[in-house]
Amino acid sequence: MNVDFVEYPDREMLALILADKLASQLGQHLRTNQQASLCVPGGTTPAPVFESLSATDLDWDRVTVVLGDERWVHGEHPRSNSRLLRRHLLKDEAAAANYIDLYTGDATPDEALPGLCARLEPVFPITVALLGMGNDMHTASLFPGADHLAAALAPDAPPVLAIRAEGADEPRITLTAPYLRNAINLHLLITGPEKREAFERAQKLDPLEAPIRALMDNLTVHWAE
Ligand SMILES: O=C(O)[C@H](O)[C@@H](O)[C@H](O)[C@H](O)COP(=O)(O)O
Repeated sequence: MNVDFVEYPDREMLALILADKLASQLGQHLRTNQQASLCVPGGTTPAPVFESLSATDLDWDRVTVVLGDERWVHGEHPRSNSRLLRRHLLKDEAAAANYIDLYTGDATPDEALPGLCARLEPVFPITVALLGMGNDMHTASLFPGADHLAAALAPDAPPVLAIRAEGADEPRITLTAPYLRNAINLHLLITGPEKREAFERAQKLDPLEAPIRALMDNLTVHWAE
């Protein structure tokens, strides 16, 4: 386990400094590579980071953005993570980024898997991955108790899997642990005392109980009250 825990004075500072860090890691990669990839979480926490990142001057047309997971709802649904990205990240400077939408419009996420595996191939290894985490210690859609959790944590997992879990309101699609873990730069964004406590607890648990534990090999955690 190799975790670097960074504590910020407040959420605003966290968003500004973290966005700057993510952009500089992408920029550094683009100095010696034609393309970079950025994997981001959905949920309620990352919007301020996205706002700051979207205004950053970067060769966005050489960056491919992908979500770590998507809820299986159409792109205008209030729970769609793509909708969140279009509103807060894929605009201003970052409007030039290439975006791979995990929601394909197929009736179920299972049907989308073969096509997505092929489309996602160029994004690996992910240059910069930002993760979120729930109080139940899930990350992306790797939920404790999920139907395909063991398969999604396995070292030979495919890049994406369909997930159904009690803690998730709808079927999901998720990048799997080995593909997230393999990111060149791996970050976790959490706020508030409950998530800090959950993260600390997860360090002592098995990934099947606390899936975030599977991603703690080379992880920088960004936290503010
Ligand atoms: O689609 C999702 O729900 C996610 O990508 C998920 O992994 C999220 O990052 C955590 O659930 C934290 O969510 P909050 O930021 O809303 O607490």
